[in-house]
Amino acid sequence: MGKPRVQLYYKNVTADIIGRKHGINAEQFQELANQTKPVISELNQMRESGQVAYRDLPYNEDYPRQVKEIAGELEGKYENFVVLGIGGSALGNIALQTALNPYMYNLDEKQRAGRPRLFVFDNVDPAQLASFLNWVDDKLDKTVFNVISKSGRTAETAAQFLTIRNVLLEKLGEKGYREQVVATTDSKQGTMRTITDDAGFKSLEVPDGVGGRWSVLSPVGLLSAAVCGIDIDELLEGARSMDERVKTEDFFKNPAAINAAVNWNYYNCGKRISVMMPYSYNLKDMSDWYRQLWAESLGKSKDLRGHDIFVGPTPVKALGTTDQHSQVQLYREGPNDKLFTFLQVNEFENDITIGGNPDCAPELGYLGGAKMSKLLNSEKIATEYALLKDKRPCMTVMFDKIDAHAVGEFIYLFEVTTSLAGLLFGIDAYDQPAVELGKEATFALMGREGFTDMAKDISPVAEIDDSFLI
Ligand SMILES: O=P(O)(O)OC[C@H]1O[C@](O)(CO)[C@@H](O)[C@@H]1O
Repeated sequence: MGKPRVQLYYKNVTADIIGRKHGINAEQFQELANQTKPVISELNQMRESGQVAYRDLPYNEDYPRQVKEIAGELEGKYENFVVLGIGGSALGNIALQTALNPYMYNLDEKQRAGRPRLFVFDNVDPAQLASFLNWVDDKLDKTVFNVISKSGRTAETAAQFLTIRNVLLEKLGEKGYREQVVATTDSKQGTMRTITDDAGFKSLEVPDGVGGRWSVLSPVGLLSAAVCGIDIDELLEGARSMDERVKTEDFFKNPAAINAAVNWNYYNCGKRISVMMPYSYNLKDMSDWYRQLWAESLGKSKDLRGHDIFVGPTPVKALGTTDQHSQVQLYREGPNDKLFTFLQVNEFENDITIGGNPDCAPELGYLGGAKMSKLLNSEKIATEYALLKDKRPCMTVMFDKIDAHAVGEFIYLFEVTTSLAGLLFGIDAYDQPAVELGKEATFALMGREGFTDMAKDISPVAEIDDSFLI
């Protein structure tokens, strides 16, 4: 195991820093260790018995090979790579791209170095898709679509796919349609598998037992990453090296255990909001990915025995320094009901020296000639300092630098944190039953066969009562 490139710093949740009322003292940490240790071993056993399939993704050799094969076949042929998916079938792709490719990737051919632009459509906003279709119209033969859906029945992804299918068939005929869609879906069953087999698309598998939000290290997240030049081997290597650290039953050496236990502790003490605040634009979409992972995994009404429990910390995303000028007033003076997790990068690959100040503005002299990374990281420390003055608990995930290895470490750290938190809360972290009702109500409102009763039930909500409309 090499030197860790991502580490968790948790001193600023201790009673020494924020006092006994809001901080965790040494005995409480020992108690948390005692409570978490059996949970780490339970998770290790669940993994041994094949119940936590995502844990083994970094070790699967077939997936990266298949992904590279398809990426190789597409290489040099296409200018645009478009992902159609939603939730776990999109958020990881977006997060990897923002983290590991430059900000101007899509707009700057030089920075793309011959690779296709990446677009991810994770919505059914007609204005958005229409604008894209308008733009892509004369570039359609240079555009490949990766439809990602495990179930194949998700209305958003299905609607996007059907729209694109029409456009491809109309403009490029059967051959274009067949060649310019890659499906990532269940290997055996489901609507998208049926369509894939029927049309003869190239396809990749969404692994069995791996739900959308746990799938970024499978072909779901790996194909768009590989096509856009991200080193997927390093990404998986990073996850493997984090695995060594998060499987240890030594609580104080296990960053996922400490992360989960601290979050669980604060939830139980009434701090039920968990804010993730990266001080790095590259990491900004990691908090979006984490938001789904945390919310769908931990927001549950039943415990493992089926009793009412209604738990779940609310994940909130923020961005430093942007949200200092939007949220920090609330974070400091509003209710002390949040745990803050900052993401900090120690070394930026591309740094900027801030320009010198004009003679007429000597008050800007402190900025002139300073490194912009120093300003960004100083603002992070300044915000943390200000929050700590008000006894707000803070942790930091420190990245040595942002590269595929570190991002793989980070992803795996938060996946295992979520699994351990699920066990501490005593809930099933792998289902999402509450999402189903909204999906079915959509079917009913769209007139899908078999949902007539539900449509009747929905009508009081669908009909606007004018007497309440002002
Ligand atoms: O890949 P699918 O089956 O289209 O599902 C997309 C997303 O919908 C959900 O089932 C519910 O939001 C997520 O868990 C999942 O990531």
